[in-house]
Amino acid sequence: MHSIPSLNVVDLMLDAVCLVNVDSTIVFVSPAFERIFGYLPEEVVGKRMLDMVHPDDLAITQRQAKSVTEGNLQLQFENRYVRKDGTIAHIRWTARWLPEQQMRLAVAHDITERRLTESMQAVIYAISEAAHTTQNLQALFQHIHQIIGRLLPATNFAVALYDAQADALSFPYHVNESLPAPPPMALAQDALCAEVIHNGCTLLLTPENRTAHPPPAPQQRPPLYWLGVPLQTQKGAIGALVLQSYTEQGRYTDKDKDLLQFVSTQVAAAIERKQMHERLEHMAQYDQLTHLPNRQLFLDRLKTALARARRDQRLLSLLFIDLDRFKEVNDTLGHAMGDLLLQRVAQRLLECVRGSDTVARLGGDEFVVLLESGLARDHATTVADKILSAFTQPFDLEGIRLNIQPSIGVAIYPEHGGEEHHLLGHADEAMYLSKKSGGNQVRVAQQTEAQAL
Ligand SMILES: Nc1nc2c(ncn2[C@@H]2O[C@H](COP(=O)(O)OP(=O)(O)OP(=O)(O)O)[C@@H](O)[C@H]2O)c(=O)[nH]1
Repeated sequence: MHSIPSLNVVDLMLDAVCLVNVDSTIVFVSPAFERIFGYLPEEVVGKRMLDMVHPDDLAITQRQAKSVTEGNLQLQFENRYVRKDGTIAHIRWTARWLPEQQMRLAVAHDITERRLTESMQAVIYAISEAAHTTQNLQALFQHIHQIIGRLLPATNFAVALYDAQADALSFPYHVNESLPAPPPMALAQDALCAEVIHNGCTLLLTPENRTAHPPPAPQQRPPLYWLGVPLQTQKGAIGALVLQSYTEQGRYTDKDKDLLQFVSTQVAAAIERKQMHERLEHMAQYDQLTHLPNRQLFLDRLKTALARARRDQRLLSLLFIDLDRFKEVNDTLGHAMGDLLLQRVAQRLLECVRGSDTVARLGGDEFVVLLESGLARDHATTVADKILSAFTQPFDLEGIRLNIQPSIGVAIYPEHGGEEHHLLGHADEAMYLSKKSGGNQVRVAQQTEAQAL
């Protein structure tokens, strides 16, 4: 048999050996304790081990300690501690009770790195899931905020998006305890975001290095820590994630910087995917020239509005609007001017109705207005007259003043139909009659289907 030189095995172990009293007072810890928990043995002997436990894990740790004290061997217990520097250590314990010494003998194995890798994988997975499951960009931002909040302090969190073509920086998601969401601005106006987005580098401002960087956006209470990470995609940085902290407890370290940088690529991909999805959805539902709802979306809205009107026994009106002699504008001034006029018409129609009403473009020079708010039958004709009078003002097409008038047909639910195509057909017919009578006037459809309210 080899003779082993007198080695102090406990001192050489990478795991920390701990002896504690029944009341959790530390009697002995091996040197590895410092590597794992940050305290020198002499700093903790006589202190209570439980006082270092992460507050969220205290109750379960107390139960486990009691179980060990009752003589049960413990081989797999995991909990979290707050290290001397305030960071969190994840520990896996093996522990047993020493009846003769009336102490607990426990060995702490540091699993912080493994836990971090696991939670990073979970975060990456959660972000890619969110890109598929969330309804829209806002919901995605909210989800990303929650997910990042699991990794690091994220009380003050913002998503900044940068439109390079328009040089516009906007903050579509902005949660901050002391700073309201800034309005859209040129990138140069936010020096820190500009640095992050232009250089494509993560930036961490701390009380130690802040003088080397431009100050954050002016606010009543400047942050102690500012952490910004670019959202990199194949076409460059599309924006940045910005975290701010006003307290030392919420401080950010280089480790947090690395963490955020690691997840940011996934976040950028998720945002890009959602933006693309929203763009496609918009293209399918909105007219690309005027940005008004198109025929499909209008018919969907009309169907829903009819169901609501039926349930609440309310009136609903449709205004079918067709421009008179629009073709002449194309023929004399060109198609581009015709396009511009259609955009101006859309704008003017929107100005004639309430935000809750729908103005849609059915195609060509045909528009339709859905009025849900009117209780009285003459509400529709009042709005139609308002439109006629709005069109008495000429349109300004890049310096060219142009007069154009509409022909308007009105159909009302329930008296002109209870189904969307019926109602639309009657409004179209009424518009045709007003055009036949010379245009620039309003006609209400003939009463064809009397339906009691
Ligand atoms: N500039 C432009 N013109 C369009 C667009 N869509 C359709 N048009 C044109 O709009 C015109 C619509 O036709 P009409 O409604 O019969 O023309 P109109 O001169 O208004 O005739 P009335 O309604 O009888 O007064 C056609 O000349 C189409 O080519 C578009 O998106 N942009």
